[in-house]
Amino acid sequence: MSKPQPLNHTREQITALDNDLLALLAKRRELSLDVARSKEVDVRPIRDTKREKELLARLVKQGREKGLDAHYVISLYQSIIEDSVLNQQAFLHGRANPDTQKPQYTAAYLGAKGSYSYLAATRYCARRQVDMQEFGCQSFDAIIQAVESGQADYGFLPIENTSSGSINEVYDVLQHTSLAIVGETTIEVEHCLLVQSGSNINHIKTVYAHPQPISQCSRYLGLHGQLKLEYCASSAEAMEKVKQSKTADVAAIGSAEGGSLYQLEAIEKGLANQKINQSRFIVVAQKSVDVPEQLPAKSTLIMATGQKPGALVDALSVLKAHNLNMSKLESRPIAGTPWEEMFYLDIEANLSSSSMTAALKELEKITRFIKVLGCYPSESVKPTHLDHQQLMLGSTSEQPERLATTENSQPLRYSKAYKTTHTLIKCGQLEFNAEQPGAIIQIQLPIEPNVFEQQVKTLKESGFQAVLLRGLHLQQDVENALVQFKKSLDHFNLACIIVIEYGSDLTLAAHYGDILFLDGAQMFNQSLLTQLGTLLLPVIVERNHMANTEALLTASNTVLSQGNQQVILCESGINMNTGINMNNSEHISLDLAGLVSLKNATHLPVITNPCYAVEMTQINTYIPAIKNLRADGLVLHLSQSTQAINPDEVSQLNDILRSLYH
Ligand SMILES: C=C(O[C@@H]1C=C(C(=O)O)C=C[C@H]1O)C(=O)O
Repeated sequence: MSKPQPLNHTREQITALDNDLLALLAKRRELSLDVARSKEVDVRPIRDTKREKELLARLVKQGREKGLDAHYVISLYQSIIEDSVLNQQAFLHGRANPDTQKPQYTAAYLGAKGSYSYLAATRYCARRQVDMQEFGCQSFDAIIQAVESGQADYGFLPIENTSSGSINEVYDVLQHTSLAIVGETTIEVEHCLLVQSGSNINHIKTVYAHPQPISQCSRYLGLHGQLKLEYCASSAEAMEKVKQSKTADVAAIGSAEGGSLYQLEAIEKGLANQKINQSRFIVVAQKSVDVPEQLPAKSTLIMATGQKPGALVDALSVLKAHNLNMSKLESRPIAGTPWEEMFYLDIEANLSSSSMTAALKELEKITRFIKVLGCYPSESVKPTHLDHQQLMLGSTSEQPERLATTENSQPLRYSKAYKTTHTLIKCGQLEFNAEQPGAIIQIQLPIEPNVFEQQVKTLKESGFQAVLLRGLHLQQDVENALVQFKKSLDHFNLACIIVIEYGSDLTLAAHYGDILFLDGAQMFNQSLLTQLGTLLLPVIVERNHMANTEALLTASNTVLSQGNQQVILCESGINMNTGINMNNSEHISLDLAGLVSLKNATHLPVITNPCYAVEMTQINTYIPAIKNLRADGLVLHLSQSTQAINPDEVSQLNDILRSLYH
């Protein structure tokens, strides 16, 4: 074996390469600012996810040829792109607000050098290539005061943290200030245990920290119950105390970066309860700013609606009507007016957009108080991902859009990436659950209420937990009949599911049904899907016989995205008529593969209705497969509705349910 070259020599080579890499990264940054200049002229959006996907796919392919792992390449470039996007945003924002362009900003932040607020301020100024004049403050009020009096240009206030949530005191100071929010910045907060060099965890008796890190690290501190906690006004003060301490039995909670400013050593890292621990800061200044339309913008409002019932809902409906997305809603008490709340809203829109202007006008009419705190560039850059095929082939051309994500690569609501646990839906004794699948029987209307009652009694004895009523439009005196049907169903403790075949069925169905069932023929009806999404009742969406499973999932997403989280999917088979045999008659086939792919794709319950595809006498042979594939429920059809169920049919139904439950 040949002798490797001396370690020093190899390290020198690595150092030289790292220098080259940094120089290249700096060059790339400069070029991305040239891109921003072109986008300023063409008024193009900063973000171009198509370009990012192409770039990632090509780099993954080239990286693979050089032996580099795809995930490694992607995560490196996600950070590079995030930096590039944020730099371009800062550049264009500066261009649109020339009076903010100065060689130096005085930044007011909480605590001293090394506090998280200090790190956020440093990051903000560095991104804008301006020097930072430090203005450490003892409280949030002092920060506001420093900016209001003109001693500081900008104030940095932490507004929320991924572990401990919203920071109430900051919302409270915002109620009374004349300052405007002009920016936001998010920093990664990695809490560490910082000690004087040479000390170790066994020596530590006292921990100094600000209350926020203490709450964000509650789990770690709970496991080390012997540690005495001492609250400090900021993380910087905690670090200073440890630095000044004569004994080595004290520690501070803070960032490794901050600790190094106090010559402290980080002996334990990642103390926060949440793995990803980030704090978002807002930046306040005396004068509000304009956000060019190419930048993703956020507007923050505060409003008081008065104590009328439903007043907040009315206000939020205004946003919905103008298609405005609210990314945050907070409420805080109003000092001096008990039981009244001030609401804080972050809206993902530019204040100068027509939808925002119109919504504000309407809100002014229905609120007691409303004020815009500011409009500023949104700094949340969602990373672009590649789907499996793009990763494998290294190309994005002619690839279908990744199904389970939206344009911004957010997982879709039905997907397991969005929610990892199965959605449990229960209604009386009916439960959608693969261990004990729900048993539902369809009764075709019209039916005489007294025949209905007899049938329901038999069906209850067979073990069904719900009755599905189909054909509302065929029933005479339908409302009266529904009252009686519902009475019988309640008497036997059976859930009432009503099929919606026409838009006009919705009102009655929503009034009398415990669960609504959207007929497959209406699966593409966006208006009905949207209306179902606003209800508080569970909704079953049936797959159209001509539609693929993706289309069914997309339909469910429409319902979910309106707020209704109780959505169930129903696989009722597909039309196998290919058109080749010129035979127009429907041939529906039970799509077991569809059932598998639905169960794999979603956290929502999936039920199956084999009755369009399989003769009643044959259904029993499918039950083991249906159980194995973990269907959460089964729908069967009753053959007729003019008289009591005949004994043969009763015994068939009993057999089916017996094999379902044994
Ligand atoms: C640099 C650009 O702007 C953004 C940043 C990109 C990058 O850093 O590679 C790519 C696409 C855009 O989202 C560009 O449009 O080329």
